[in-house]
Amino acid sequence: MEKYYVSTRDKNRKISPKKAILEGISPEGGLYVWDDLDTISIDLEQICKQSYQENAFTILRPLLMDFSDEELKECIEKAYTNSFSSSDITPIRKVGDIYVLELFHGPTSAFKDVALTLLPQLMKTALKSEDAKAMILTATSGDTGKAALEGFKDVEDIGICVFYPDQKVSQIQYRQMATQKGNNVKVFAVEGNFDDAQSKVKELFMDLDLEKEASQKNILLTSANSINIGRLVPQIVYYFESYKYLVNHHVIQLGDKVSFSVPTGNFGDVLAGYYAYLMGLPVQRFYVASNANHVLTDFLQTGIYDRNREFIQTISPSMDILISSNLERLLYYMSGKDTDFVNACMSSLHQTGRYQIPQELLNKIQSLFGCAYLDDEQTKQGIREVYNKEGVVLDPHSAIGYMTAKQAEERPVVSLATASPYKFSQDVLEALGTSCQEELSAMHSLQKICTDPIPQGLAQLETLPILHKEVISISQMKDVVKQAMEDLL
Ligand SMILES: N[C@@H](CCOP(=O)(O)O)C(=O)O
Repeated sequence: MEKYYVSTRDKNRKISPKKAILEGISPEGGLYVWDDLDTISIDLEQICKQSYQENAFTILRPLLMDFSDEELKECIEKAYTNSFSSSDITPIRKVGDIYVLELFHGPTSAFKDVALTLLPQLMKTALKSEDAKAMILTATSGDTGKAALEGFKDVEDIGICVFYPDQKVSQIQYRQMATQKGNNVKVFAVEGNFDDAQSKVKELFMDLDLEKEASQKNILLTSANSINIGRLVPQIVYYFESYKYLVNHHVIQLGDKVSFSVPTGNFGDVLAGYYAYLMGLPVQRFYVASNANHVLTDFLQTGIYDRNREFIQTISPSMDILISSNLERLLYYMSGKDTDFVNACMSSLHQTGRYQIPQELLNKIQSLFGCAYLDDEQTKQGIREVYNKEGVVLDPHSAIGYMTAKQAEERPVVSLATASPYKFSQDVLEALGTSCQEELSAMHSLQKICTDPIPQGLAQLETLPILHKEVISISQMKDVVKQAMEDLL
């Protein structure tokens, strides 16, 4: 079995997992993938008997081949001890006939915590073999930024710069990032949208001048976004965990198939599910749930990916994305690991903003992936409906996932709840018929109807000073990264 990851755009680019984690993306712009994923067969019976931490080890063991058993166990132990408010890490709640997988019980109340509590540990371990420092560049549409800041704050020999779209994240998401403490962090609002920030970050990873300056300082530039395999693979675990729940609660029998509904913008979360499927998880279908920026829905229905459209700011800002990075990895696997094909699609996307895949490939993708999208009005209606019928308050992203799950023909369906409703208090309250002008007081009003208390990390926002106020243009991003290398490392 091959021990190396390769690039989706260059098979000759072979790299160990540790190096892939430290590089983030491949120098020619491809994403790292592992060709032998479908030769792994995770023992489901064993999964159903083990704890979350044990399952994380079982699942990540074959994917992170150059980590020793001891290293991997230690990383997992450090990531998941006392950092989640639920001992299950990712508990399930039955809401109507849908199984809602709650991924927001970590330090920053979003699903990103599941991977961003572990990635810093993996990166620290990988750095030991390099004798270098790392600078992490992260683009965020709201959730990744805070989770990455929290995960990497004050980690020795690692600095982090986060770029979020100015005025295009929720008030709570903004406060979470703008109040971030830590002697190795920088946070910037950028003039533009998430796609602008993500594209620029990718460009910076390929910038030879920046690379030269970094390497003179013995610094590696890397990513905390799901383009980094170290960010992506920890998310595979919760798909197996939800299967464990369904078996252990006698909803299904071992071997039965399950469907998943996944709200997603960058395609990372649903791709982690597809990885679980390749590794032996019995899956009927994945439903890709989108908001008004339904570039993925259109792609899955027509085979045409076209980002040439209006960018819509929605009440589910974490999914306000038109360039879905991880789709590249799906195309790689589904096309039979055809790097020429991936290259052609990606260069067409770069040059014209669109590409089209052959009908045969579309049929193959459609046999596993369904899709739906909800605009803001439908999202609010969904939040209202779930609350009125089931007494459960969902955040806008999770409501999109839930309503998509309801439309699915199959049962059981696990719907991924990606963030706490408190992160979007104003919009959730408005959906429920109450308005509140101020986000922090909105959190308190929401508490009166939510069964869960306000998470500690959000409750403390009221008392924390704003530490990061800089608003920069996209073209200034390179300069601030250079400065951050000086200041932080
Ligand atoms: N939804 C994300 C956007 C970045 O996605 P990632 O999974 O690649 O980090 C966010 O909230 O920042």
